[in-house]
Amino acid sequence: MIRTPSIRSQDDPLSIAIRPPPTETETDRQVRLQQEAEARRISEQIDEELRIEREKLKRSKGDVKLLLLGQAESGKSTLQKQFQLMYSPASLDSERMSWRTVVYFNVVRSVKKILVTLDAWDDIDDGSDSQSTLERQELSQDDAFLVGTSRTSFAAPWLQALQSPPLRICATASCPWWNIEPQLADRLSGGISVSGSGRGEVYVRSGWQARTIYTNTLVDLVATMLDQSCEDITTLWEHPVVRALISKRKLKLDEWSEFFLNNIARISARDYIPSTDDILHARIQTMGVAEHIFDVDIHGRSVSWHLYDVGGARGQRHSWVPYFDDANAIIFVCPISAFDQYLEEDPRTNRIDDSLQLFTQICSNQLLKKVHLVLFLNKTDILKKKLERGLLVSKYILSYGDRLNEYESVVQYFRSHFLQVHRRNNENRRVLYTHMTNVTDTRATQSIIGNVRDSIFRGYLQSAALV
Ligand SMILES: Nc1nc2c(ncn2[C@@H]2O[C@H](COP(=O)(O)OP(=O)(O)OP(=O)(O)O)[C@@H](O)[C@H]2O)c(=O)[nH]1
Ligand SMILES: [Mg+2]
Repeated sequence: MIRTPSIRSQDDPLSIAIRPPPTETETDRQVRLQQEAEARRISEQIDEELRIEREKLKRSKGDVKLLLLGQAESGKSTLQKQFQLMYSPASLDSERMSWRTVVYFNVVRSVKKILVTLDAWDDIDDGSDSQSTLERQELSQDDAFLVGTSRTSFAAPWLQALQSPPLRICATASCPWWNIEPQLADRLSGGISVSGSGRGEVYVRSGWQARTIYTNTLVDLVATMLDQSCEDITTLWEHPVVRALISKRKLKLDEWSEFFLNNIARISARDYIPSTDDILHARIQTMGVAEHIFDVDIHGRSVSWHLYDVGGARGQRHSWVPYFDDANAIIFVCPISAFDQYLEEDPRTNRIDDSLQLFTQICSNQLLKKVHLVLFLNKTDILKKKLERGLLVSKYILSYGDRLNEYESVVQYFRSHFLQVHRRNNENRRVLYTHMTNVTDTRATQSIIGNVRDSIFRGYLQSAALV
């Protein structure tokens, strides 16, 4: 019987090398042929996968890639939600219920912070003027029920005296108020904790919504607890002592606490469904990089936009770099209201300083030299409120000197610093588009997104024409 090598010709050196031995039996031959057929199948499968990958890459080369960069809490994820609301509202709707857990977490954490601060109040040297002494007496007589919890004791003697009558703000003995916060945090993060994240922040990876969309015993328990404690929380939130501590800056709540506590009656209703405004105010930290894809129609043409929402804390910034290579545009978000705040990760660094340093790194990065650059000076609403309350910029930013402590003047001052950083790192003469924003304001933000989309798209078409 003539045996032909099954793959290549007789003269091919490779064929000679892999030629079956002359002693090959019929059984051996069958096994060999089977193995060769299997090898061919795998090889063809790999070729097909490579072809699909190449196709995908070719197609995605025509997509717009937009990075949202900036420090933690600057408003990147909120801006991403505005894009989602504009270009994929159904997807925001489908994850609406998963935001309930985040809102509950934000509320529980805010109430706990108030209680802890009240507890420590006696230890705080607040100059104890006669008004605050009076307020303390008022609180101890009228609102004893509010401050009690199932915690074994309070450090402050004036609060220790208040542990009876029964403690209404704590829902049940089996699930005390104090333990709920870490449990909700665990549910949201899926048990992942990030070292050096300060204040026990909760980080979530992209896709976390799937884990929290369905209600469970814990979420039900919190809903019951809020339902039962709604009046107490309102009384606590509106109490003159709490107001006084806030205005004297002895009680520093998270920025979003006010929004949720002002809406506590609606949020504690048993049939609560988060509104779009609630979702925009809900706070949870991004871990790594989350990609969101939208089809954007522009001038009768549909283009896929890939939005990359990154974690802004210092420990997260290393994960940005792989996305620099083929980015078309960056929106850099700076919370311009943060002149009196310091980084969680490094309490010695002023947050405006950190933003400027970060912006310098972005402007000078060689991989990003040709990228379309947009700057959002964000949280202008919070800046206005701080200035109205009389907070002095020059107390925190010494170089501000004796300039007017007014909105326009402050904005222009910070803006000029960003423009200067950009000018110093602008060999390519690219334009920097700047917007003053409050990205929780849907109408204003969507109009800005429209402008940004047009300018990015113009640049994109120009570069596509050059390729
Ligand atoms: N009032 C007000 N709140 C804002 C504004 N922008 C963002 N926020 C709130 O600030 C908080 C933080 O915003 P995020 O969008 O989560 O911040 P981020 O930049 O994604 O933060 P990381 O994921 O940690 O990097 C949220 O509670 C937002 O609702 C704004 O312009 N005004
Ligand atoms: Mg985020």
